[in-house]
Amino acid sequence: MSHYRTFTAHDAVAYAQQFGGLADPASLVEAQEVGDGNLNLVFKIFDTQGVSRIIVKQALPYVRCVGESWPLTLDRARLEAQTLVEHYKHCPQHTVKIQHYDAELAVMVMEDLSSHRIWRGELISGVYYPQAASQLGEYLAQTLFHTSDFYLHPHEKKAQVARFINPEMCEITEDLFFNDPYQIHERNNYPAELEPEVAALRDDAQLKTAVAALKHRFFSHAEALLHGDIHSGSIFVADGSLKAIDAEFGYFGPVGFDVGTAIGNLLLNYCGLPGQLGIREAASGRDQRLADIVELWNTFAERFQWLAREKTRDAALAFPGYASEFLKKVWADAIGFAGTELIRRSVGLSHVADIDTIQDKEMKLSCLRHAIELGKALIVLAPRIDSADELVARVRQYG
Ligand SMILES: Nc1ncnc2c1ncn2[C@@H]1O[C@H](COP(=O)(O)OP(=O)(O)O)[C@@H](O)[C@H]1O
Ligand SMILES: CSC[C@H]1O[C@H](OP(=O)(O)O)[C@H](O)[C@@H]1O
Repeated sequence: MSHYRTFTAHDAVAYAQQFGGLADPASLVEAQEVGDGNLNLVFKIFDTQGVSRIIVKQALPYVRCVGESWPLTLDRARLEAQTLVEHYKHCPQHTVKIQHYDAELAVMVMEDLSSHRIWRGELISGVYYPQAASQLGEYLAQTLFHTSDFYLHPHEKKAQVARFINPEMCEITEDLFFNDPYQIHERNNYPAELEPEVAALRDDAQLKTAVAALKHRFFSHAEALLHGDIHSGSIFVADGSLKAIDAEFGYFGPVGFDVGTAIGNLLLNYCGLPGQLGIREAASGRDQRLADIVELWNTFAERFQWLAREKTRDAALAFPGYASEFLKKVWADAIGFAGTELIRRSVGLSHVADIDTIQDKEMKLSCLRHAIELGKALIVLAPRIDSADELVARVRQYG
């Protein structure tokens, strides 16, 4: 019989006292539920001084932002905790530390990052973290290289692929990224004024063929243990520090999906900035975002190549020049996946604050149109955009 029950604040405090690993557990006295994501409960646990000390996160048996009409596996808590534990092994400096997790209660206790801020909010407000892009590139290189066939023994790799089979969460991505925006679907969510642009997505055969190829890669290319949803709302930043959280979509998939999700979210911020900061103020923020994308990719590619040179264990994959061939494919995939993120966050179920919180209606429509057009261009042109500089030039071409 399952012991699952949905935690109250009182339960969360008791749980943190027992499993938080703190030297003074009795000082934990209060909890506040602060979850602002689409899926789960997140409790901050405070001590007698009112300081938040540790986090308790619990999966609900349904999608939080929709309600009980959309049931969802509790196993996502295991997948999130195990993905973060695995990533922490390879990149502790940029991964939240999981203290404890319990599969039956679908709950985990983790490091409190209240000293940090969610990167998305900072990007929207124009607060710049000069090291964040390269730190994210480092996180992606370390976690993806060390969970790939370059590094893992073939038996270990296959065992890991099996351990991280994540069909229900992958199905959400498969539907939300690659199906819904390109068909009439009740989950889609966009202003009526955008109907012509959205209808054009449904009628574009070249686009839908390219999206099918991306979905096919998402289905079938078990290249590395992905975070699976590495958007700027799943990243905490502080001066000189960056930490990834929220990895319940983790599974073995194409490396370009994580890189593309990260790039896509920087581009969503690029599209929304005029609505957030005003057209004049946005210009330098936009230049910064493009520089961030170049920095992210350059750091990722350099670090991955370095790791491949120094630590590849497979004799064939170690052949000089192979890693750089692999990275060319990762780059093309990443541009395509970034395009799908731009489109699904503009017309699909789940939007981003970078554009959603724009007050002026006309400005918001213009930013959404921009994101859709840029997304389409990236998906179709991905095979021809062969460098980060070429990407920057293409993005500027679209406004
Ligand atoms: N380790 C943490 N430290 C501090 N706050 C956190 C931590 N993890 C999550 N949060 C807070 O909870 C919110 C939701 O967490 P998230 O993991 O994104 O939930 P979901 O899985 O529902 O998307 C975050 O935006 C952040 O405000
Ligand atoms: C029905 S889940 C929609 C959407 O929510 C997830 O994001 P988060 O957990 O960070 O809120 C993920 O991006 C899913 O595609």
